[in-house]
Amino acid sequence: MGIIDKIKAIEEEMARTQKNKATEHHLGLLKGKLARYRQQLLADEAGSGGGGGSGFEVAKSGDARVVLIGYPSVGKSSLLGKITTTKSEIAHYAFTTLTSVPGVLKYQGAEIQIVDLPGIIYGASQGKGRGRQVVATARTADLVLMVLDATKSEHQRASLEKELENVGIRLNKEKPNIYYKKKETGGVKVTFTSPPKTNLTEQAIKMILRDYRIHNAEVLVRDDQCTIDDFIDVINEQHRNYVKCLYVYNKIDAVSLEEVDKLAREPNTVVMSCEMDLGLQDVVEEIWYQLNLSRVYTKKRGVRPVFDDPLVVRNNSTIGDLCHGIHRDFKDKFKYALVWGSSAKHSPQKCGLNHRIDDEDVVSLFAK
Ligand SMILES: Nc1nc2c(ncn2[C@@H]2O[C@H](COP(=O)(O)OP(=O)(O)OP(=O)(O)O)[C@@H](O)[C@H]2O)c(=O)[nH]1
Repeated sequence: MGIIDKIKAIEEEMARTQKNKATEHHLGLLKGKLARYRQQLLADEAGSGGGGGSGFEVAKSGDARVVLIGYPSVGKSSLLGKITTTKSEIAHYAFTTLTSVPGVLKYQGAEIQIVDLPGIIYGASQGKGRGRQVVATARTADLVLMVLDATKSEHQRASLEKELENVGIRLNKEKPNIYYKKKETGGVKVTFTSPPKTNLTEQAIKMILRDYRIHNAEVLVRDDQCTIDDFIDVINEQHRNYVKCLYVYNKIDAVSLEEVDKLAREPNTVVMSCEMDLGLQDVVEEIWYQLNLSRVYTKKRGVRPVFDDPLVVRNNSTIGDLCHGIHRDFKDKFKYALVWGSSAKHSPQKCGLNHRIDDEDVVSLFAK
């Protein structure tokens, strides 16, 4: 039986099985198997561009990557046209095999790369065609922008979410708070910091590990809300990505005010109309907010800081990250930094590599 058939068989069995106390462990086991087969299906994705690595630590010029996901004709091209410069000047992305047209959104001195993944995400989890590349690309995103058509049913959103869920992309979710380590010997040791309030029992954990042929491991569940699904995610950690998602409803000009109001109240959601030029600024601001980037202005000795060309780094970055962003080897030459701004105790503060910088700090770096 091919993997696709195996997946189908498990999905069918899951659909047939009634959900109750007596079956929850069996369902958990099936979910574990399903996760494994889905992974196999996507196994050669690593070599197909995008890579799925950490993507962006401190990217070259502070770029972040946003991927647009949506069904055809929801208005992705229109949105790209409105908020980006049409073509990327930077060609350091590896999606040449995709027909996506990356654009650059210039905002607050940052260059944010926006990649349109044409409506081919659909079917990716079934291993269809270029879907895998799309998935690999989506994995490297700092933010997923799900573009939805306000005039269409909620089905679009649910189906895209499910598609991403199936390939291991978790939207707006924290990593489960479970410590897990494979061991050489000693059997499986499971500890809960407080009794689980969900279906995640010691028995379930052991059963799933056995199915994965893992016979020695230490598991510490630190959150009583963790479920079997969370545990499966933890043991498949290399294939999971926790990505923020912003839901953007386009074409609000074509629905009633009540409907717009209802959509706009959903979490992580912005409403807009490309055609009427409504809400586009909100989309840009929300992208910026969700990316949670910091701007750092560099300053040479005796000269005013350069305020029009900040280095953009992830929020909570250190001077070390900043150095790495400037050049791979810069850290080795680093002597000290002078920092002005809200992260500094006094202005300027002399700091080392581990100092955490705030948004809009001014930094002078001194080399040996
Ligand atoms: N009523 C309305 N129509 C819109 C709006 N934005 C886009 N459209 C229309 O929706 C259609 C699709 O827009 P595109 O921007 O091409 O959509 P897309 O998602 O890029 O489509 P694909 O290229 O097929 O993936 C076009 O006919 C647009 O005129 C809007 O805000 N309101």
